[in-house]
Amino acid sequence: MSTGTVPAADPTADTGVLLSANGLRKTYGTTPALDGADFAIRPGEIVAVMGPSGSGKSTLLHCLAGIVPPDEGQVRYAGRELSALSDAERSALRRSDFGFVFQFGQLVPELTCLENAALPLRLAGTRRKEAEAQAARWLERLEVDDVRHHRPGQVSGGQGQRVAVARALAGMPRVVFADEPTGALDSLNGERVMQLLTEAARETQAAVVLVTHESRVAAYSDREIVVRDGRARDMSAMAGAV
Ligand SMILES: Nc1ncnc2c1ncn2[C@@H]1O[C@H](COP(=O)(O)OP(=O)(O)OP(=O)(O)O)[C@@H](O)[C@H]1O
Repeated sequence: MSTGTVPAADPTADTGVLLSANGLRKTYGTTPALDGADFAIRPGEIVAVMGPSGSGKSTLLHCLAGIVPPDEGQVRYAGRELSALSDAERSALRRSDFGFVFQFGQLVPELTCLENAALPLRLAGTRRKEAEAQAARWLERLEVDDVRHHRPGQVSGGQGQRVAVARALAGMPRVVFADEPTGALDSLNGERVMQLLTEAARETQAAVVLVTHESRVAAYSDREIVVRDGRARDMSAMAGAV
């Protein structure tokens, strides 16, 4: 997809790294939410961000996605430092290159499931017919094609979350940010959503940053970053260092 107003760049520069954090720190008032995060994510990698409640996982995800600016440190995506972009450029980048799945779907209640799944494509300028045709393929893939004309209020939690995953993937993002994507689902539905999300991400070579406190969900990842008291540790790097 086009990167909107952001100049095109080789997504992995020459380092093989798609997204990286260096010395990230963020404080809300006197609460240190993030107190040091350094790691790199490659294209197609599925990385679980784990840790107890309040440890800083969501803050880390929001900094990585350019939603929240860190107080210190840098986030680099495809060779570009996010803080060097204007707000409009960061928004364009989020629309073109990133997909999002949150705990409670956050679908637009007035739109049908099909219109919801097509929304990122429509916002990126794709014509309705083409956007909905692509979205319909993702709804089929996520096994919720039968509710395409329903509104979010008329579907189950599991169906709504699959629609949210279809919406995140329909724009062919290079990174999917998923914050507790199965947190509101029973274990069977949660497992299925994780299977479908990770299969689709592997196929499209999208990287996934998956915030979860459940090891059953983290088991779908390639590696884990553990956040404790705002400090993020890359467990695979530590294992390699031993
Ligand atoms: N917008 C905000 N304003 C003030 N404090 C915040 C804000 N967002 C997060 N915090 C605080 O920062 C710390 C880290 O929060 P964060 O939501 O990142 O943790 P988390 O690991 O994702 O938690 P959970 O698993 O419960 O969702 C917490 O102490 C939280 O209260």
